Amino acid sequence: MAAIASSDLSGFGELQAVLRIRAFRRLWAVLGLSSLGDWLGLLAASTFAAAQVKDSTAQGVAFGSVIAVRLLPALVLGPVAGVFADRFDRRYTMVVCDLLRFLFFASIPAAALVTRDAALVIGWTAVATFVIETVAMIWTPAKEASVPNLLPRARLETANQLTLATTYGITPVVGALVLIGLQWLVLAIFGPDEPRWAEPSNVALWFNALTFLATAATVFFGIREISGRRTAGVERKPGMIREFTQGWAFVSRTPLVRGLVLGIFGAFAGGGVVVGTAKFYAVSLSAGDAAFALLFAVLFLGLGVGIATGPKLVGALSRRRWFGLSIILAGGSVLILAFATHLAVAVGGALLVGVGAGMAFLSGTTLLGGEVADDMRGRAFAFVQMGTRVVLMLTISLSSIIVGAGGTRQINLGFYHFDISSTRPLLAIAGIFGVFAGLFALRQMDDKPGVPILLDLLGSIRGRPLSPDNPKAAQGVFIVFEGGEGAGKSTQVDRLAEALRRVGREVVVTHEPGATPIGRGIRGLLLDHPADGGEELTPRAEALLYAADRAHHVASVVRPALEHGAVVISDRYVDSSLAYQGAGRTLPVEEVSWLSKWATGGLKPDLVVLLDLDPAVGLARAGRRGEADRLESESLAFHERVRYAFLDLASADPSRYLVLDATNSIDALAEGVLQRVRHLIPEHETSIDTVLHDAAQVATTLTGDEAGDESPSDLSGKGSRV
Ligand SMILES: Nc1ncnc2c1ncn2[C@@H]1O[C@H](COP(=O)(O)OP(=O)(O)OP(=O)(O)O)[C@@H](O)[C@H]1O
Ligand SMILES: Cc1cn([C@H]2C[C@H](O)[C@@H](COP(=O)(O)O)O2)c(=O)[nH]c1=O
Repeated sequence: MAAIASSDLSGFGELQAVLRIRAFRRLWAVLGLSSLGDWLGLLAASTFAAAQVKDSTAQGVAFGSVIAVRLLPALVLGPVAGVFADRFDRRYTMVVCDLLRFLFFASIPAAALVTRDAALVIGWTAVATFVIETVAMIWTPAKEASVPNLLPRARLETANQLTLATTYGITPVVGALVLIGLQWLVLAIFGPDEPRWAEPSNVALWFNALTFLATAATVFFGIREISGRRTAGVERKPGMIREFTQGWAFVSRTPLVRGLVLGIFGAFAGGGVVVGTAKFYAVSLSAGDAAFALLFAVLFLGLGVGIATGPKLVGALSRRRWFGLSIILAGGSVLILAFATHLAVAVGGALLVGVGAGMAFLSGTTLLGGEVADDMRGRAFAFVQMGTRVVLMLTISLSSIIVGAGGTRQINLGFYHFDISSTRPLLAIAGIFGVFAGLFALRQMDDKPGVPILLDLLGSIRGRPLSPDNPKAAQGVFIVFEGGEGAGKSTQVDRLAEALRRVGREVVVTHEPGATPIGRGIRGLLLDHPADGGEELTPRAEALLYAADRAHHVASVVRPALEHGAVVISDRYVDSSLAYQGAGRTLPVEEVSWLSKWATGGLKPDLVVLLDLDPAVGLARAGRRGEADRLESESLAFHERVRYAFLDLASADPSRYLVLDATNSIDALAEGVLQRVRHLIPEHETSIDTVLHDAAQVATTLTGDEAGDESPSDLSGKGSRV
């Protein structure tokens, strides 16, 4: 999966970029209005029902039953709601839903004008609320599934930040203010004896109905882009029941969606337990209602912080990993709550629960929108919508019942006894469950297997996520020659290639920079002296150009050859960047290393032959070829830093390096290299031995010495460094 990472714009710039997209801007306005309607509806319909009766018990029942009726459709209709969103034109689906909501919201205060029978009015309020909620269950997946089609993928996360902030941050507050404003307006216009249709809760409901009429009109006339995603005609689609079962099968069989759904449910279950136990929990901290309110406020604050700052914090971390880690954070923080004995620790825990849940909510929504195909998206969203409501309802009610029944127990260990509130074990179980849900999600969805997750997280926070290692490409053998200027690399590359070809092995000889047509252009930029008055290449640009050459070289030459089974011999590779740009130019070596790792996808050589030579000698050798290029013209001190960087790299990973003293003769060096390479090519070991033997014979004939005078072990002359 390509991580859906935010761009380098500032947070505000990203919001502006998203809102510049006309269709999304309008949908966002619709969402704001519709969510305002939802919140107003929740407040107004329940206070309206309560206002129909006088005694307090009946008021409580009326209020509670309207709330319960709002949650019921999730159970009844949740599973099929997504089929509507996937099957029918989403724009028309949304428009019809909004018109129905307009009619049914308006019908609630209208019913009170028609009859004075309180039971009838409350009954109708409940029926209308049920229909409105049912319709919302269809509207929401249609809306959620439409958003990704209106935006470039890279903007989806910011769009989700905006919509979540609007739904859960802005509109509840605006809803409450509108309610207060309407009450004030009614009082100002009619005084205390307002007509029945203008009672404050009635006015709120009229207002609310109108918001849905406005959204229906906006979607119908203003966001035509939501329609027209279908290419196949309705007649080619399976029946509704089949679409429904396909949706379930998709959720249960697709690892990404399975991980997402279970992760989200786990997070909501943890959140439900926290909410359900919060009141008793505050008591177990020897704190009262104020602490209860504080914990709640902090939890919601954390939610907002997670949503608002999460993407910037984790940078380019894979969103799948971010999702799993966020759930683990939320679960782990519930565990902190379970063991907190001090209010300050509990407040910290609640904040982190909120941060984790907010980040999981954002990344989960973005992943669902960005990675689930359009024709399944409605069902996936509907499934999550239904599941989260059910999980939340069950966990809140069950945990409050359990905690209420469990009370506080005294544990007596003989030598020590203490009180333990049943909230604690329950929170601990919820926390452990949350952590496991996060781990499960990670297992199901991880898109960078083999890349250490914590290092990846740390790297991402610092702006450099790790790339998945693809260290070895299939069959081939990858050998690299490194060393300073004039050390004899090209000479030895040719000698080794010739020897291996002689034993029948396919060999690809290559080099950096400049082995490809594109690379040759880059090489010119890197090594040619700037024309008179020309610009000097800056160190970072130099590092990037070497990395660009490498990325292209690896992808178009090295990997294909290795996959073909060839022995690839390259004159220079990653270590040259570490030595020249890192030590030579004094750029931070780990940054240069990360850059190369990213460029190569982590491809490492099987063997690096380092030809070590005093730079003064090497530069003199190279100088015999002609005018020094841009890098050769660097100071001796620069080349000395390069030399010692190469040696350091070799001593840090001796098993992959062969360090040879490059003052030895060309033949002796070639023999030393071949001795080492024979182990890498076991299938040609015997033939290589024959080549080595023949070379020794020739040497003896020419010099009269015994073969092996310059045995490979003598070559380094610096044995301890090998
Ligand atoms: N072992 C050796 N002893 C003496 N001279 C050598 C030896 N190996 C190579 N040379 C000579 O040194 C010069 C540079 O050799 P070569 O081009 O192989 O080095 P290089 O490391 O590839 O250089 P550069 O990195 O600058 O391209 C050539 O003239 C070559 O013949
Ligand atoms: C790959 C690579 C090379 N360099 C430098 C090292 C040399 O000075 C030149 C290449 O010249 P050669 O004759 O082909 O050896 O480029 C570097 O600075 N960084 C690198 O990554």
